[in-house]
Amino acid sequence: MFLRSALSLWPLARNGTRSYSSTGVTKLVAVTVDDQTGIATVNLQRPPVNSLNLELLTELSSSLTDLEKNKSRGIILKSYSDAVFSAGIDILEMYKCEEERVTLFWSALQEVWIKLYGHFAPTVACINGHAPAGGCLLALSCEYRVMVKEKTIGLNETKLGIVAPQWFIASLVNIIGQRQSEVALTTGKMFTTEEALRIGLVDEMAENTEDAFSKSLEFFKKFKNISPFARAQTKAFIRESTIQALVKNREKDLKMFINEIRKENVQKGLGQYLESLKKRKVS
Ligand SMILES: CC/C=C\C/C=C\C/C=C\C/C=C/C(=O)SCCNC(=O)CCNC(=O)[C@H](O)C(C)(C)COP(=O)(O)OP(=O)(O)OC[C@H]1O[C@@H](n2cnc3c(N)ncnc32)[C@H](O)[C@@H]1OP(=O)(O)O
Repeated sequence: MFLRSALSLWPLARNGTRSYSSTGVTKLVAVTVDDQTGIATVNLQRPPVNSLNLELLTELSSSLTDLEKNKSRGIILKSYSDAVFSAGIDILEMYKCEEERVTLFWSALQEVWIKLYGHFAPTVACINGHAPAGGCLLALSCEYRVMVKEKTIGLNETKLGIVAPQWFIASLVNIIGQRQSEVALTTGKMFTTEEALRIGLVDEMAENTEDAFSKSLEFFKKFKNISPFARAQTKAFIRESTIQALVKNREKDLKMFINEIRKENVQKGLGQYLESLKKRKVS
C-alpha cells in the first residue's frame, strides 16, 4: 500500500521502470525507479570520467531531494562507464577558478554529501570503475559498497598536494577506522578492489558491472523484515554527529577550501597534476 502510494508520485511508467530527471531533461544524472521494488538507480553520466563539476553536483543534489520527497525505497549509485565510477572533483573547478563559481561548486559538493550521507532510505554504491578522491567520497557516503574487481579506490588528495577536508576523513574513518585511515590518507593510498575488500573499505567484490548491480540489489533484501522507520531512525542516529560537524561549519569549511586552493603552491601542483593526467594512461 505504502509502496503504491509513494510510487504514484513518480512520472509515467515505462517497461517496469520510471525514468526521471529533476529538470525534465536527463543530462548528467539519470534516475530510473523500478516499478516493482521502488528502488532508484542513480546513474552518473558525465563523460569521459564523471569528474564532479558544478552542473553534475547540482543535478545530483536535486535528484536526491526528489528521491527523499518521493520516498524511494533505496538508491543504487553507479556510473554509466565500466571504466570509471567517478574521477573525483573536476580539477578545473579548483584550478584557476573564479570565486563565485568555486563558492557555488563547493557548496554543491557539501550539499550532495549531506543529502547522500543522511538519506533516509538504504543506499548502495555500485562501484563499477575507478573511484579516486571525490569519487571515493560518494561511495563512502553510501551504506554499502559493491566494487568490480581490478579497479581502484581511495582518498588520494595528498598525492595532489591538497588536504582532504574533515568530512572526507570522517567518512573514511567511520568505515575503516582511525589507524587504517591515517595510513591511507597520509600516503594518498589508492586501494585495488581486492585490498579494499580486505580492509572493509568495500563490502563485496563483483566480476563486472552486471554482477555488481545484482549484488547491490541483494543488499536491500536485508531489510525485508525490518521496519523502515526503525531502520532510517537508527541510521540517522549513527550518522548525526558526522553530518552535524559539517552542517554547523559549512561557511568555515568553504573559506578553508577557497583559501587552500588559492595558495600559489597548490595552484602550481594542480596545474602539474592536470598535465600529468593528460600524458598518462591507466590500463
Ligand atoms: C585545510 C583543508 C581544507 C580544505 C581542503 C582543500 C582542498 C581539498 C579539496 C578537495 C579534495 C579533492 C578531491 C578530489 O576529488 S581531487 C580529484 C582527484 N582525482 C584524481 O586524482 C583522479 C585523476 N584521474 C585519474 O586517475 C584517471 O583519469 C582515472 C583513473 C580516473 C581514469 O583513467 P582513464 O585512463 O580511464 O582516463 P584518463 O585518460 O586518465 O582521463 C580522461 C580525461 O579525463 C581527464 N581527467 C581525469 N580525471 C580528471 C579530473 N579529476 N578532473 C579533470 N579532468 C580529469 C584526463 O585529463 C583526460 O583528459 P584528456 O587528456 O583531455 O582526454
